[in-house]
Amino acid sequence: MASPKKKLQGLVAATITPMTEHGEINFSVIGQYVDYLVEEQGVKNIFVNGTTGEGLSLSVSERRRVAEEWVTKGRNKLDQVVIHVGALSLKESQELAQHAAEIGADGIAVIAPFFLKPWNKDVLINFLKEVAAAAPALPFYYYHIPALTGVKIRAEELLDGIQDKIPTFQGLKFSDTDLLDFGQCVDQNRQRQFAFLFGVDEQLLSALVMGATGAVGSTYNYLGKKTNQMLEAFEQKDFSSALNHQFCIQRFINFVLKLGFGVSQTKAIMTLVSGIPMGPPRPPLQKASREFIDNAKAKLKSLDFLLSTDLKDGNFESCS
Ligand SMILES: CC(=O)N[C@@H]([C@@H](O)[C@H](O)[C@H](O)CO)[C@@H](O)CC(=O)C(=O)O
Repeated sequence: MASPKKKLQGLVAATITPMTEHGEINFSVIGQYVDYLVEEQGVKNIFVNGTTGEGLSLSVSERRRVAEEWVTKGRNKLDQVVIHVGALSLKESQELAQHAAEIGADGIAVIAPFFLKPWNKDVLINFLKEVAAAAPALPFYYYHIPALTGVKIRAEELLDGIQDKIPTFQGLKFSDTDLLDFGQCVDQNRQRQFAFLFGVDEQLLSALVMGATGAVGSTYNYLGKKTNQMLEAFEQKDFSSALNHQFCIQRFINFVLKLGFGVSQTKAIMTLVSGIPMGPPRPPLQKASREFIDNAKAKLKSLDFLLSTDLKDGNFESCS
């Protein structure tokens, strides 16, 4: 059975795929991006080519090159690089899984195929098993994101006996708000050393209470430092501080969700906060509007999430 050098835990940034204004991948900023995550945000694990990384909007050859660049630039800087290799085509998924192993990634993750969908647990497991078998030495994570895939098979059900079918199974990336399902995944697998990675950043504290061992998300690209403070407070059983941190993060996410928040907006916010150009998203997604960017910037400043002094004084909303 594959075993990672150490269990994947703590924050995992769902990386953005930087693009040029012409929509080509901008590989040139990935080294700088790695340094930013490690040095400015304290985030040392990444999840590449997932939802935030527009993995399903890239060609297979682009996905391979993006994975290679992150692994290369992350060497001796990042703890773990997990590559999302899910695809509608089993063959493509297997090719990407094999490639991830060849380039020295630390793990692979797979979403449920979402066009011709698996209709029950066994059918889904069979698909995942075929992908995992293409990289028999790599830890395997199931990426549960039912709102986007439309595959509503409960994670709790899927995990039941999964290691018998997929010996490399190492954990779950749970991007859903059903804390009953998430809690039962943890409760029913306590004796196993699985990683339980929560994927709804605005509700992470609740998932920590349920036993999450880490988190994968888009906001850890630019709110990693703040979220790490929440993890530390939780670790030290300072629940009141942890709650304050979560509320502060929620104020921002709630604000942008109401404006309309997705991958395009994540790219714009990351550009603003890090200064690294993330570029536009791939069609059919559209660039975030000027209005969104201005509003998000004002909110980030008011919460002290941006390095700026001009709005700090007398700001009752500040979270610092
Ligand atoms: C639907 C979605 O994009 N969810 C994000 C969250 O990080 C999300 O952006 C955040 O919780 C704000 O709602 C992650 O779960 C996605 C993710 O990890 C990925 O990019 O693979």
